[in-house]
Amino acid sequence: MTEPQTLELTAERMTYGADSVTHDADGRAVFLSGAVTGDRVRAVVDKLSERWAHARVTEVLEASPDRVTPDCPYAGVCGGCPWAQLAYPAQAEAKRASVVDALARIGHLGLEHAEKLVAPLVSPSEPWGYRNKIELGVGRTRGGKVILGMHGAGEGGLVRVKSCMLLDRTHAGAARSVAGAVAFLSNSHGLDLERVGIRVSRRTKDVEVALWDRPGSFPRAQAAKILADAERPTSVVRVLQKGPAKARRIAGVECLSGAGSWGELVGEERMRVSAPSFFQVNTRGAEKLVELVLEALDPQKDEEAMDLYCGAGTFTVPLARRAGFVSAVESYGPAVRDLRRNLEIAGTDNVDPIGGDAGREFPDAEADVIVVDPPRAGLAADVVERLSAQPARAIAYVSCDPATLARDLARFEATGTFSPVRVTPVDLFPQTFHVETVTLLSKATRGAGTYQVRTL
Ligand SMILES: C[S@@+](CC[C@H](N)C(=O)[O-])C[C@H]1O[C@@H](n2cnc3c(N)ncnc32)[C@H](O)[C@@H]1O
Repeated sequence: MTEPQTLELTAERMTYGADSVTHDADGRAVFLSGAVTGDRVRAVVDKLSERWAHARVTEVLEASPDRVTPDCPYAGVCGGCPWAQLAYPAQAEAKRASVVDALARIGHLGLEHAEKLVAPLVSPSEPWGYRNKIELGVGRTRGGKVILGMHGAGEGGLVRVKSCMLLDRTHAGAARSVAGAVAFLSNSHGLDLERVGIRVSRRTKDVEVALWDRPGSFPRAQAAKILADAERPTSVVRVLQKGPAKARRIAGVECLSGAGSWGELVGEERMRVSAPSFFQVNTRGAEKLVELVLEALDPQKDEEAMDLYCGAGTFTVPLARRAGFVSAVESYGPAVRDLRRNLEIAGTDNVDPIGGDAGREFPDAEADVIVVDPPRAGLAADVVERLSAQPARAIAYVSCDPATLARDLARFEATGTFSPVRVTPVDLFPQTFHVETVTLLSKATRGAGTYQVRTL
C-alpha cells in the first residue's frame, strides 16, 4: 500500500466554497480543506488528478494573519460557518474577489472591466447573530434514538449544539431547546420527521417551529404542548411533504398552534411567510437589497414595474408603493399565497400577482423597470430572451450565485440589449462563502461596432 502524499503548502486564496486553493511544485491546483488564505500548512492528499488535487490540512505550520479563533465552539465541525476561521475583513475581500472572478471568467467581461463594475462589498448586518432562520437535521444514534442537530461540515453527520451563534442572539438557545423537545416527542411517539425549521424575529417577537413530516397520524396536541413548554413559539406548524425530500414539494401545512405563519418587519412593511416559502434569512440584508434595488431603478408613479421570482413580495410591496403598476410572478404555491396575503396587509391594489413559471407566465406587459431575483440556477435562457425584448429602461438583477449571474450577463450581452452598469456585492451570509449581488442593467444602444451603455 502506498503512503498518502504529504505536502507543505501556503493557501493562496479562498475558493467559492469551504476550501482554499494553492498550487503545488508542478503547477497543479491544490484545493485545501482546513486552511485559510495565507496559512502555511502540512496537508495529506486525498484526491489526485493530472490538473488538480485535494488535500486535508493535518497541521497549520504558520498561521495566516487573517486566521482567527471563532467564539463558536462548533466552528469547523458544524457546516453552518465554513469561513469562521477567516477574519471578517478577509471574508469581505474574498467575496468581492469571487464576484470579480466570475464576471471576468464566466461572464467574459475581462478582469479590468469586471474590477470597475464591482462595487465594494456592503455588509448590512453584524457578522454573527444575523440569521432569522435555522434548520435542524433529524437522525438516529446507533441505538436507534432520534437526535436533532446542525448539519456537520464536509460529510459529517449531525452536530448537537447548545446554541447557534448565527441565529439572532435573542434566540441563540432555540436550537437546543427545540432539538430537545422534538427528540423527546419523536422518541416517545415513534415519529420519523425529516427536518425542523425555526424562524425567529426580534422585531415582531414571532417564533415559528416547523416540523417537516410525511402525511400520516401525528400527535398534534402533544407536539404543540411540548414545544410551547420548550420555546413559547407564536406558531407551530407541520409541513406535509410529498416526493423526494430535496424537492420540498408539499401536500399542505397544518397549523398545530398559534398563527400558522411567521411575521417579520422589513423596513416599514409587515410581511407574513408560511414555513415552506422562501424568505431572506438576514432581515437587515433584505432591507439593504430593497434599498439598493429601489435606488438603482428609481421607479416613478407613471411607470410599470415587473417583479419576477418575487416570492412572498419582498420587492413587490415596495415597488407597488412607488410605481404605477406591478406584475409579479412566482411559481411556488405557498409563496404565491403569501404574496397575495402580504399585498392585502400592505393595502395595495396596483399589483397583478401571477402564479406560475417566470418564462411560461411572463407578464403581458411593457415594463419600464424590472426586478429579477431567481434561485441559484439563475434565469432560464428563454427568460433572458423575453426580458431582452422589453422596452424597460433598467433591470435590477438580484443574485445569490456569481457564476449563474455571470452566465446570464453574458447572455444579455449577446442579445445586445441590456448591459451591466454596476454590480454591488452584499454580504447576507457572513462566516460562509456565499455572496448576494444586486446588478443594475441598463439599456445598451448599438454604437459604431460596440454597445454603448446609457448610464442612468
Ligand atoms: C431567491 S428567491 C427570491 C424571492 C423574493 N424575491 C424575496 O426576496 O423574498 C427565488 C424565488 O423564485 C421562485 N421560483 C423558482 N423558480 C421559479 C420559476 N421558474 N418561475 C417563477 N418563480 C420561481 C422561488 O419559489 C422563490 O420564491
